[in-house]
Amino acid sequence: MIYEPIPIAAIATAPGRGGIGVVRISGKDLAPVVAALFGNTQFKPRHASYLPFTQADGTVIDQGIAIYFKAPHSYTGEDVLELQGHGGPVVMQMLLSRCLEAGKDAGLRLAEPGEFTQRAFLNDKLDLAQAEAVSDLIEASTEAAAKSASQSLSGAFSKVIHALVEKVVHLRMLVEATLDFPEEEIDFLEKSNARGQLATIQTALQKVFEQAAQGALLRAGLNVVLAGQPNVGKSSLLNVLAGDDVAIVTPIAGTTRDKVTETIHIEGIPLNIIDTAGIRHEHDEPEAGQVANAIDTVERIGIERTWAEVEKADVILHLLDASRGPTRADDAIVARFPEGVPVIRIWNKIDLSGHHASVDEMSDATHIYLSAHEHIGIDLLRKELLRIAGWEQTGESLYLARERHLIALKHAHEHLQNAAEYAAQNDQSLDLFAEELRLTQDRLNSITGEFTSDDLLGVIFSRFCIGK
Ligand SMILES: Nc1nc2c(c(=O)[nH]1)N(C=O)[C@@H](CNc1ccc(C(=O)N[C@@H](CCC(=O)O)C(=O)O)cc1)CN2
Ligand SMILES: Nc1nc2c(ncn2[C@@H]2O[C@H](COP(=O)(O)OP(=O)(O)OP(=O)(O)O)[C@@H](O)[C@H]2O)c(=O)[nH]1
Ligand SMILES: [K+]
Repeated sequence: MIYEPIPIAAIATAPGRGGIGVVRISGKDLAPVVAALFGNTQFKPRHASYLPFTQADGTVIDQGIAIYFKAPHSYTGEDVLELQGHGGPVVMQMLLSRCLEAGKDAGLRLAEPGEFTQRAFLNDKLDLAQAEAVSDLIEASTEAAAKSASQSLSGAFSKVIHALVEKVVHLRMLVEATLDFPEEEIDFLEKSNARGQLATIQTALQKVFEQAAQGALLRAGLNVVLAGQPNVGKSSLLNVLAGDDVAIVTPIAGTTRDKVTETIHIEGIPLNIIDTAGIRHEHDEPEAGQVANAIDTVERIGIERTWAEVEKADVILHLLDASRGPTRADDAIVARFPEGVPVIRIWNKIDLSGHHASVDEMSDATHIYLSAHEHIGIDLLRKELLRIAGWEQTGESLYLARERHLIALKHAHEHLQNAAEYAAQNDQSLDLFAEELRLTQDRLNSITGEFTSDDLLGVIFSRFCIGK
């Protein structure tokens, strides 16, 4: 990645009003910018100086605090100047504009999203997994997610990755040395216990993967889609899960026309619960006590959207009315569910049907009997959702991993698997064994960002918020 040493500036605090707001500037050498802003004021590095921030003509914008960090002892590893003022959007904007004007000759420009952290990465202040953790910490929506992002930021995740890489490197050295002495190849695997070393690495990798996969759940959560015929109680179930009246509930079939999404948390795992329009066809029999009304355009579009949501679901909650029992229309609905997506079949309205709240593992799906309206059996559903998500409370520290990390770990696992196969062959394909180890190392290194492509770096940092 090309590192342009052009100075950058941005408002580092959240948009809107706050007690304090911060404008941050970073550059290889900020002396000219500081001089333009504050004349010949001398700043002692990392000390708070209380002073007026002024326009070019001397009018005061704000009275604030300036902190100057001298390269390389700063967040970015460059010179950093922080102007901490009163956190009003207008003051902050004026302060930022003033900085950009003062730094014009030095080439000062507005920072791109993630650019401060990108510089921290390029200056080796943070590795890639840590840089990603900065963004994940800011985005964390639960305490559990924040805790594991903070773990990764402190370098705990990178450390276990480095430890794995070291083990791989050690084994590689043994193998490569042997490759130079072909006559010794034959008993290399025996003498060095290469298979044992490989098995140790595989076990360690597996453990990291499990911790990372659990952490990934905290970050991404699951899309849970409520689907079923009209009036079975989908909106009622969303409301009870959300603990709030987010969707409209009426006895009129076809009330929900568009999707309603609400993010809830169960044990720190974010679940996006999506209520959808009830699915029906023109020729479905009308419900008891209701006339068969035609499907209007709005409802038809709503039902199309339901299917679009079902396609994107991580888990489908198929709702049925326990007091009515299964219907042929439900068979048609089930037939259209995408393959491989877990379905929980929920029999709602047990207060009417007389069933007890229960969970039933059946061959087709897990069936849960509950009542959304009476709040009976809801905890059974929460537990089942956690089980499907794969959430296990081990009490171990987790790393707030991203999909990218999981994929790299999976690939590393596959290369180790291949290496093990070569090791098991009697013809001792040592060079192939060595190559698989090299590939394993590359995959692991991509997590912390050694030899990562510019394209990937660009994508990762562009998803940060502004000023970070
Ligand atoms: N005001 C302020 N608060 C902030 C930040 C900031 O940039 N400014 N941060 C930013 O997002 C986070 C803190 N991160 C930081 C990381 C490193 C250094 C730093 O000066 N590092 C030096 C010195 C280390 C030391 O003294 O031990 C270095 O790495 O050499 C500063 C902030 C959160 N709070
Ligand atoms: N007795 C009883 N009634 C319920 C229960 N859950 C929902 N209802 C009632 O069933 C009716 C329909 O509920 P909704 O939650 O709007 O159903 P829906 O599946 O979202 O309906 P559509 O918008 O038509 O798709 C309302 O009158 C609810 O009060 C339940 O557990 N027991
Ligand atoms: K509804």
